[in-house]
Amino acid sequence: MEALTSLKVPFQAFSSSSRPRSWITPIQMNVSTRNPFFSFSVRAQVESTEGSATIAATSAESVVEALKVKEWEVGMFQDEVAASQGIRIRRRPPTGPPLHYVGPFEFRLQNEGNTPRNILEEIVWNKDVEVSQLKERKPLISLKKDLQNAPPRRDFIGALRAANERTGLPGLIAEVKKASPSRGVLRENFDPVEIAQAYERGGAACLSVLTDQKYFKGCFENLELIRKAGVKCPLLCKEFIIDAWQLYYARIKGADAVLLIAAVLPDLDIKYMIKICKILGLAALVEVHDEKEFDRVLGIEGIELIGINNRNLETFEVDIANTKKLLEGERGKIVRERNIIMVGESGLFTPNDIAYVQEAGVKAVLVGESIVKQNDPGKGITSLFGKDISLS
Ligand SMILES: O=P(O)(O)OC[C@@H](O)[C@@H](O)c1c[nH]c2ccccc12
Repeated sequence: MEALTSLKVPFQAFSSSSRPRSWITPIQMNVSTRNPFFSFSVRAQVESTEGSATIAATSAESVVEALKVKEWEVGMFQDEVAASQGIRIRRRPPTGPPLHYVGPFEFRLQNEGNTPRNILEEIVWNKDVEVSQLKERKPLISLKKDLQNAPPRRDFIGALRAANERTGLPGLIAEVKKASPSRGVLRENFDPVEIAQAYERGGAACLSVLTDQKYFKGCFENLELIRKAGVKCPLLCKEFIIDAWQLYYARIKGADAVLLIAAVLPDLDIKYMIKICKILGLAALVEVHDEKEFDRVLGIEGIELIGINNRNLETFEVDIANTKKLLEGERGKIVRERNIIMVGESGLFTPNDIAYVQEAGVKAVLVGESIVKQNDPGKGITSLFGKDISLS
């Protein structure tokens, strides 16, 4: 009995990677002496990264099945909490991982739910797998050790404010982006350092560097290369963050700011991640797309930077009037009172577009496509603003 109570059984059936998400600790086990294999009952404590629960079962197989059901329930519960906040994106497939991750003991309650409902959900499901694999290779404890060797931090929000004061125009976060799911490849001969340096010369206040590989053809190496090349603009790590582990990773790779997407993260996650960002000295750009997300985010303390994405990440529709709509009335007032910097994101191509979102109340803009596509991305900035905003 003693040996059994200390036994921890890694359980992987619902885990989308080789990293176990749960462990079973038997609490009470009755084994028939004649046939221990087939007659057995157990009460066990299940611990997982999502919480813990007690399960009861009468055979080895049913322990495994009961645990699978429990994990499924926990996942459902997480999604229910998110849904109660109006979040439509589910964190991972409701009935288990996609087919190619299926292990020999996989079982399915049903299969229909395993198809992502839209591109954002698909990205998040893939990110869940990717992050669990990365975490396995580099657990948080080793990341924390690497923190002391991280590049020095730069003041992301300060740089945006300074640019806004210097030019009288929204401070520019210029995006280093090779491709996107909505637009395909934006630039064939893509040299991230060259683009970053051209942006800096062109007057960008900060840079945003896509690090997602699968959908945006980005990588963390780009972030490191740009930082090592001596670019002084603070850097936003443009990633789909679903786990606090990624915040540490971004900081170590040289990020000064991270993106938190309200369409993906429940309030509690945002609150928790903002706290960790403060500890790490990272600025958090919290992104919203509609009124409901905006109201949730305004309800969270300590937020200094909010982005309004004009692109709906579920349908790819872009409408810059979204920035205006969300900043009208009471919400705009709250933002001004709290001195929150608003960032107009996506779909900005002309000086008129810039003037339009500035009029709506933004003090910064996040621009990718219209400038990254230009032969000289620095000149792209000049045409975007209708004037030279470089320091020279
Ligand atoms: O290329 P555009 O339309 O100028 O958009 C830039 C940026 O706003 C967009 O890349 C973006 C905004 N929020 C995101 C979240 C994930 C990935 C990408 C994004």
